[in-house]
Amino acid sequence: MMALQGKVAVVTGAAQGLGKGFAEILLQNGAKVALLDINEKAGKELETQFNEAYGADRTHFYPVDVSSDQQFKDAFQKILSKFGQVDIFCNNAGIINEKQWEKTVSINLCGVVRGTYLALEHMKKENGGQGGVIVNVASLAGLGPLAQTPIYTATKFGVVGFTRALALASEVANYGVRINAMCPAFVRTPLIDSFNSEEQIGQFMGLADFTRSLMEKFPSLEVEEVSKGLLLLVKDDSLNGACLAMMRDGAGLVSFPKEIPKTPVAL
Ligand SMILES: NC(=O)C1=CN([C@@H]2O[C@H](COP(=O)(O)OP(=O)(O)OC[C@H]3O[C@@H](n4cnc5c(N)ncnc54)[C@H](O)[C@@H]3O)[C@@H](O)[C@H]2O)C=CC1
Ligand SMILES: CCCCCC(=O)/C=C/C=C\C/C=C\C/C=C\CCCC(=O)O
Repeated sequence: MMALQGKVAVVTGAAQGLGKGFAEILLQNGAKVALLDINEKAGKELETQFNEAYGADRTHFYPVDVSSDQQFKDAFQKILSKFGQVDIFCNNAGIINEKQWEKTVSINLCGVVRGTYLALEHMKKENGGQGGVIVNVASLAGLGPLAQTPIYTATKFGVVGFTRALALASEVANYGVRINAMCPAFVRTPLIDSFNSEEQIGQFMGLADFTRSLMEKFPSLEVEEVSKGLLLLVKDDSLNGACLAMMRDGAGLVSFPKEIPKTPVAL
């Protein structure tokens, strides 16, 4: 089990919702945490709140839009200057916007790739790094389709595929870095109201009742429950390439078939 005392973590999309919960559970377990978010006001307020609650200089906020390569790289350098190292990197920032779908891809998938590659370059043993762990936040919509949000679903399938491929690369090439994904069902955060917003859902607004019925099948999780899942993926040294599915009635590591299950067809 990885002990978090003295470790340095980075969490994107940390100003509210799941990111805030992830940052807090890492602080409670002894890590220092760099908070990254596009929302400067909420991020700075959270930095003050966390430093008061967990000790001065345990947290620092960096304004970063994860769709900007430059902002991400600059912040990473500043984090290294302040904290000296990065051991844990959680790519959590994500949006739902089916109308501005290229923006959604740039944040939800490309943002995860940007963060992961920055962390990997620093952590990789072949670069003189100390190893570490990366956790990418996907969704249950990264394992099965959410009809109202095809682009969001595509980005989350992308996050799961990227995480699994890179975890295998890490194992084969011995990077010394573990890479895992989280796949929670609905969680009680501001994001969950998106299904009711024409601005975010656009042409798929007519499917709102379908999402509502899915929400009855998968009742909402609380941020604190999902945060315990993050801690598991960070601490358990045996987990690499793991996808943790989380629902109200329980969590479990997803088993992916080694052979693709298929029904033969005549061609
Ligand atoms: N709430 C839910 O039901 C579920 C959420 N997720 C995923 O969890 C992650 C976090 O979602 P929530 O906390 O629910 O959302 P949220 O909307 O409550 O919080 C997202 C945070 O990300 C920040 N953010 C947005 N765009 C950004 C950008 N370009 N750069 C940096 N920060 C940015 C926002 O300012 C906000 O602080 C997302 O990746 C989401 O897809 C996964 C499954 C379920
Ligand atoms: C519109 C609000 C979106 C909230 C964000 C989010 O990512 C929520 C996802 C919740 C559920 C995922 C949707 C579809 C999953 C479909 C099938 C999975 C089957 C899993 C199983 O039955 O074991």
